Amino acid sequence: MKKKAEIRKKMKLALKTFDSSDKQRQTQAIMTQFLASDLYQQAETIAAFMPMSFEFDMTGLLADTTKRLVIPKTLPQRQMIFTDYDENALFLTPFGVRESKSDIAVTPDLIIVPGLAWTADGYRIGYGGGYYDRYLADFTGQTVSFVYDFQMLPTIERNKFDIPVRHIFKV
Ligand SMILES: Nc1nc2c(c(=O)[nH]1)N(C=O)[C@@H](CNc1ccc(C(=O)N[C@@H](CCC(=O)O)C(=O)O)cc1)CN2
Ligand SMILES: Nc1ncnc2c1ncn2[C@@H]1O[C@H](COP(=O)(O)OP(=O)(O)OP(=O)(O)O)[C@@H](O)[C@H]1O
Repeated sequence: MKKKAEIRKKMKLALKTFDSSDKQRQTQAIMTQFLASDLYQQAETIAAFMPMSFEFDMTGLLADTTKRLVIPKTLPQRQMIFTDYDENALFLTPFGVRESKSDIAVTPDLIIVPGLAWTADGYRIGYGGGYYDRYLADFTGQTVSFVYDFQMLPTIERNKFDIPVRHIFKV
C-alpha cells in the first residue's frame, strides 16, 4: 500500500495532465448521473466547492436556482463551515481557493466532498487538512464524491478520523 503523501503527489500530477477531452467527457457523464439521482432531487441545500484548476469542475451546479448552494469556508484550527454562494461576494484565500465573505454557517443536507483518491467503499485521501473529516464527524446528512476513473484505488491507508463518503459518482 502506497503512503498517502505519495498518492497525493501522484494524483495531483495525474489531474494536472488529464487529457481535456477525456476530462470533459467524464465530467459530463458524472454530472448527468448526479442530476438524475434521488440524492440530488431530494436535497434542498447542497454544499459544492470552488475548484482549483485541476479539480473536478462542478461550477455548472452553482448556476442552479432550484437549490440553495453553499461552499466551504476555512476557519482557524482547521475548522470549516459552509456559507451561501454569492458570486459577487467572494475572496481568494492564500491557498488559491475562493471563499465567501459571509461568516454565516448554513448546514447543507448534501455535501459534495472533494479529494484526490477514493476506494469503492468511499474511503478518501484529501489534501491533508482534515477539514472534511472534522466536519463530517458531526454531520448526519448525505455525502457524495465525483471521481475520475484513475482516482479509484483498491485500498487506502485509514486512520481513526476517516469517514467514508456514502455515494461515489464515477463513469
Ligand atoms: N476546492 C477545494 N476547496 C476546499 C477544499 C478542497 O479540497 N478543494 N478543502 C478540503 O479540505 C478545504 C481546504 N483545504 C485545505 C487543505 C490544505 C491547505 C493547506 O494550507 N495546505 C498547505 C500544506 C499543508 C500543511 O500546511 O499542513 C499548502 O498547500 O501549502 C489549505 C486548505 C476547503 N476548501
Ligand atoms: N475529527 C477529527 N478530529 C481531530 N483531528 C482530525 C479529525 N479528522 C482529521 N483529523 C486530523 O487531520 C489531519 C489530516 O487528516 P487526513 O490525512 O485524513 O486528511 P485528508 O482526509 O486528506 O484531508 P481532508 O479531510 O481535508 O480532505 C490528520 O492529522 C488527522 O489526524
